[in-house]
Amino acid sequence: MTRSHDLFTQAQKHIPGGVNSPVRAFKGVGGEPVYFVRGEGPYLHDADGQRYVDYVGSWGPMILGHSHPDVIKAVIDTVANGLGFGAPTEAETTMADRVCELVPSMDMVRMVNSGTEATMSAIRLARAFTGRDKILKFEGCYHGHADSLLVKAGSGALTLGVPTSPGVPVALAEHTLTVEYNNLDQVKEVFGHLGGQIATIIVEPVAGNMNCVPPAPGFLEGLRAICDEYESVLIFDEVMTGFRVALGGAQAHYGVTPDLTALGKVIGGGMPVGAFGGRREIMEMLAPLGPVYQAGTLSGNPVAMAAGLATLEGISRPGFHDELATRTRRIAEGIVERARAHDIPMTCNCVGGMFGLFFTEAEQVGNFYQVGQCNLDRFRLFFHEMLKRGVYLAPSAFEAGFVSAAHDEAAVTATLDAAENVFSEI
Ligand SMILES: Cc1ncc(COP(=O)(O)O)c(C=O)c1O
Ligand SMILES: NCC(=O)CCC(=O)O
Repeated sequence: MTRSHDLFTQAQKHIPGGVNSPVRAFKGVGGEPVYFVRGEGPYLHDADGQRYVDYVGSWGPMILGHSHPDVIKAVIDTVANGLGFGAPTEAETTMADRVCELVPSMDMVRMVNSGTEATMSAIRLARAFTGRDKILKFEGCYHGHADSLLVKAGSGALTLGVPTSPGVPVALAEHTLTVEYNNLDQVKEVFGHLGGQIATIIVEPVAGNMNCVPPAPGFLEGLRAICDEYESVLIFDEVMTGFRVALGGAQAHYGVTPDLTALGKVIGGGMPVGAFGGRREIMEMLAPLGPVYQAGTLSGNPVAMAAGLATLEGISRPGFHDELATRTRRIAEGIVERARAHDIPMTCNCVGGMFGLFFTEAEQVGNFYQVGQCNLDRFRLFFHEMLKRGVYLAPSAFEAGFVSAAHDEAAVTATLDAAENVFSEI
């Protein structure tokens, strides 16, 4: 009996499933969630006094590590002046300038409160701009929980076995076309039939919600070319990859330019923030300039802007992303090496500060089908054994892992030692 167990029991009385987001519920690995009370650098501390090296990073935002002093100070300084005014503040302009500077495909940007709002609004805009209703997404990609996007979705929807959620009107789901990630031929085929009706292709430029699956060479370039040919809008959902796989996001890393970009996670530094933006002629369709409605009581909240700006400042140091990528690779490849040394077949994918671990004999994992072919039972066992040894991985085989700049030598060594210990015992 632990404090976490007691807290989870109490939580289930008035919170569905005891959690405010399904991915926290440990359904994908069994057992009960850990309740945390404090985060510090690469570590989380739970309600029972245990410390863990954290590879969830609040599902992505904590790229500088937990409780980074500059971020905390920015928040405290801002809070002293009030929590928000429902009127513009200078910090929003500073944020917009900064984002458009870091992500050159974005001429204009609007702040929202979550990644879901960002993708939902970007799609509305793409539909309005093209005058078309259909959208194309990829199986296993997750773009938040807006109705149009909860079709063959990844992340918690996949973990819980409801990739297409009940409650999404059939008439709406019909407009969402889904094809296999990294399969350009399927995209071409669908466009061959329906190209003139497709408003947008929305894609995670590195898939991070079916574990971590990078784009195959030429895939993103191919999507760009198809969108150009059919005059559809290309949306990169960089909620996860933005500011993480490179300072300019996946679009900078792979050198492919979308029309619209959705952002979240890192841009809020741990506060509830999202953003979407892109080509001026599309963005100028937004109210109050244009007819496409989109709004938010708390959008651009000054405290959230302060946390986000401090985080963007922290990651703008030259060399930041190269160091993060090197560290990420060392951790993921270090785990794989240790597994193989004990004859446990395993492979990994790494892009920037994102990684995926796969228990499989395959050399490469490049799409949703291949992720599903991995040994999920072994992942569950590995997850719990690592947890016992003080390493907190995402509680699902369908989620990417995140490394922060705070994952120092001690945290890396503790992780690799724990993995060695687990593989020598399972
Ligand atoms: C790629 C991607 N898009 C959109 C979302 C939705 O963001 P949020 O959970 O902030 O609504 C997420 C994560 O949840 C994501 O990983
Ligand atoms: N990959 C999953 C997420 O990024 C979101 C977390 C959540 O839905 O709580």
